[in-house]
Amino acid sequence: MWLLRCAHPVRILLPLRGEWMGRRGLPRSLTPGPPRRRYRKEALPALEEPVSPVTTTEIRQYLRTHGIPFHDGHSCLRAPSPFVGFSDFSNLKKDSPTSFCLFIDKTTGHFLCMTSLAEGSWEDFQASVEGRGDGAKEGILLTESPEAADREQVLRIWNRAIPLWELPDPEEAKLARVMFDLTKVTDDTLKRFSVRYLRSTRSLVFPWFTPGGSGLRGLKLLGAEGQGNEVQYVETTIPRPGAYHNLFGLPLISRRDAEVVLTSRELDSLALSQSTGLPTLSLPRGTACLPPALLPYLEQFRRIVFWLGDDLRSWEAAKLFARKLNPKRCSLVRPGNQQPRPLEALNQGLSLPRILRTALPAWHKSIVSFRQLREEVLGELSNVEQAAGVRWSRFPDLNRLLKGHRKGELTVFTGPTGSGKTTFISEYALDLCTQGVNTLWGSFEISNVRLARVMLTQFAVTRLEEQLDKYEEWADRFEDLPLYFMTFHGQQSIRSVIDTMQHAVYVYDVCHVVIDNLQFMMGHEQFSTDRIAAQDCIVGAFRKFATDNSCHVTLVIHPRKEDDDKELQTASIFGSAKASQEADNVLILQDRKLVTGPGKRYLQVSKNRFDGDVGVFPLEFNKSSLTFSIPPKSKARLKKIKDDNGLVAKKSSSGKKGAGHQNAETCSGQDPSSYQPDPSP
Ligand SMILES: Nc1ncnc2c1ncn2[C@@H]1O[C@H](COP(=O)(O)OP(=O)(O)OP(=O)(O)O)[C@@H](O)[C@H]1O
Repeated sequence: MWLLRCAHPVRILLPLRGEWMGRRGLPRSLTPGPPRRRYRKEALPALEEPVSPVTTTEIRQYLRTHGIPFHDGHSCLRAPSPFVGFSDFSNLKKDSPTSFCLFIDKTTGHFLCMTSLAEGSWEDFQASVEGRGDGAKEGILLTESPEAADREQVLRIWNRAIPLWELPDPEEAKLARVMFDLTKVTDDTLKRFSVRYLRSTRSLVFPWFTPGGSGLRGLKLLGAEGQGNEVQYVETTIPRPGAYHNLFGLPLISRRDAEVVLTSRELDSLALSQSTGLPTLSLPRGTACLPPALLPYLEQFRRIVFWLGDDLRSWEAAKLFARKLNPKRCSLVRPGNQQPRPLEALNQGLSLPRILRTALPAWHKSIVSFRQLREEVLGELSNVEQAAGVRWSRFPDLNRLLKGHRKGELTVFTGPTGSGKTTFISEYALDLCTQGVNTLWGSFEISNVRLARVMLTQFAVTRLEEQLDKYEEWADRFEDLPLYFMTFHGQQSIRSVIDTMQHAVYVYDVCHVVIDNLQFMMGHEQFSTDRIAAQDCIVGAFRKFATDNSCHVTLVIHPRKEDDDKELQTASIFGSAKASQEADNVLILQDRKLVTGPGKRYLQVSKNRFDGDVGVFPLEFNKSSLTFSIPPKSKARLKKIKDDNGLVAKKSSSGKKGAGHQNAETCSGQDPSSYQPDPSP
């Protein structure tokens, strides 16, 4: 586990590399460019305890103390690089491109030298400045090149691919253009961006060049599959997504360019560049993430316009990315009917420069007027479905009650000891993660290996121990999920957990954090004598984190001791009422009285701030796949309940809000297992 060994402020385990998968060794390069050089991590002291994160002020102070000049940039500090032979900083030429080529991330302290391509953590940098035996100054740097197999494959594909306009069969060329909506994109544009076509897989091939444009670092293949009247695009990257950090279009950017438009797809960048002539780059993984390692490449721009897509998700992603880049220099194109994504706008004959002019500043002061909010409100109103969040694919009843999983909310989850809380919440989070919700797990009770084993089994929906020959295949797919684990185990201080979460939001664009469970943060509090006050304080910290970072936090809390024959209620959550007051959603795993058979549980939504629908639905445990699934016959058994005490149930056969209201019945204290399925089809 390389991140555990390096002197990093917070400890995060990369997605299943190293520890238990053990298939891949070193982490891959994190920025566009030629094979990276990384410090020998072995030369650095191993950390027993996480150290506190560095602040921009501390970085500045350190540089001043050591007489290193620097420029303050948007998201990085620029300094002369100690890795290109400068020792006397007083003689530096400020304008020379190589003299201030070290970029230090203001948030993490991570550095990248654009000239030597050395990179490392803040501690690595300090060690090298102080000559603390890491060998950097002597040039002992490890070269991490792309895996040989990847490199060969990249070259093989690239050499077999040909430019679209060189396809011998005009019909094939026409079909390819139609498939990818490229009928209005000219050969000249495709040529400038070096886009090719692979006939055998009918895919477009987008290259990832090294900064000088001399070498090929990777590729993205874009296939198009017809689904009825719709076309679905399928992306494949070499190297795999976690290591694919191509800012497509970078070789076309000149050092003097001060403005850029960021898109989420290569096709959009082609359309934008052709119609506006503006510099444009597309993000390697669309709206999924903006890895901080790309920030140095965006430092030169005084203005950055995000035009990521035509849906609310793109809008939300743009707002989050703008925070990393410094919102004051960012503007966002608002999605809407008259503002589709760039390629669509080109095909519809719209004026792309006009749409760009409507971009709204990303920066809001602390106090805003409705005038500044009106566009966002309109966005929510015209995308009601998306405003409700990401929908679960395995838990349709959760969708009916909660409507979806939204950023910035706090969900409190409770249930009796040993009832299957971890097992359920693992599948609930996995479901979202498979749909692109970047997830960070804080499992303090069970080890990450155990948790990952449960998750992998749920992911494969099969008993993997009996099919070990399939393990690699499933593990490969699982590895590509945007899933991260904190390496904490046992009691932790809330401060270090929140610091880790903050780091994960910045570095991995995490938008869902699962904490299992809160009791593990209470022991280290100074006022541990007052456990309830300690819990209130911790819940308050998670609430604030969720709101400030637009990140959903799911918090598992043990219930207070209650009679065995009593169902749990919102008030059964351990501690004062603070947890349920602060929570947007309260979920309870019920297994008392309600049990009608082995493995049967009920999930109760007892608070739903988004639209108020509460209710309960059955969960059936499948012991071999460790999943909870709803048996088809009981799908109609969803009940909507007014509150914990006065249960007013409404039968809902269609699952739509309002269905069956006339059937409302009072069933306070009634055993939900005695609810009858709605007989209507
Ligand atoms: N519905 C169920 N029926 C039977 N066994 C279950 C069910 N749900 C989970 N289990 C099994 O019970 C064990 C405990 O589950 P889990 O760790 O998820 O419970 P928990 O509520 O998180 O426990 P704790 O209160 O200790 O945190 C696991 O081995 C799991 O596979």
